[in-house]
Amino acid sequence: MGPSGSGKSSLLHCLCGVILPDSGRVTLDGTDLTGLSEARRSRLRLERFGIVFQRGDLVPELTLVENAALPLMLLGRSRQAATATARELLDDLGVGDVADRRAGAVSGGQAQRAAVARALVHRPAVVLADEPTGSLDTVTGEVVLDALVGLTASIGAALLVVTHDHRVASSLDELVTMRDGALDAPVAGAR
Ligand SMILES: Nc1ncnc2c1ncn2[C@@H]1O[C@H](COP(=O)(O)OP(=O)(O)OP(=O)(O)O)[C@@H](O)[C@H]1O
Repeated sequence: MGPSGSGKSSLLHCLCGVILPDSGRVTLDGTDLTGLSEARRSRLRLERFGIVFQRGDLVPELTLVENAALPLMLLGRSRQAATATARELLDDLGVGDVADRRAGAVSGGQAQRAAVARALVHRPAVVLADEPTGSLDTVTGEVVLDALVGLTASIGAALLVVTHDHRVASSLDELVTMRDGALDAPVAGAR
């Protein structure tokens, strides 16, 4: 958490190698992302990270299942296998019944659950979420957050969430605040 402009989104972008930090390094399992070429950072991001944005950022012309299957297909899985895995995950998230609707034609909450599926379908090591419930009403936001937290835990991935919402922060293990582009000291046991 932190005030607007404190660097939260930039930190997420640095962590997954979209941008490079002005100073310091980002390492994942011993690999220094900041030392890799842009192409290798992109590949690592595809393989090891899942990312959820505030408005889901799905491809509106594709169905929910096609959107959710994309990371697996980009990683070389067949369309059939990728779609089957994505469909299972959409079922778990309670949106299996709208899996074949185009992303542009479903509700915000349904789209956001599909965005969670797309972020987790390839079992990434790290899931980054930037205001994942920011565009949703309270009840739908809770459903999406519970799914994000529960499924991330079930695949053993780390989850980092940027949020302005204290209720979201209180459902996570640890709260870190930012100010002027730097982390404040962690506050242990936010839950
Ligand atoms: N490459 C970088 N390396 C280090 N720090 C950076 C880098 N790019 C941006 N920053 C920091 O991030 C700040 C910009 O913050 P950012 O836009 O990420 O805010 P935010 O906290 O996500 O705000 P909002 O809640 O409005 O989205 C810059 O002022 C700078 O301190």
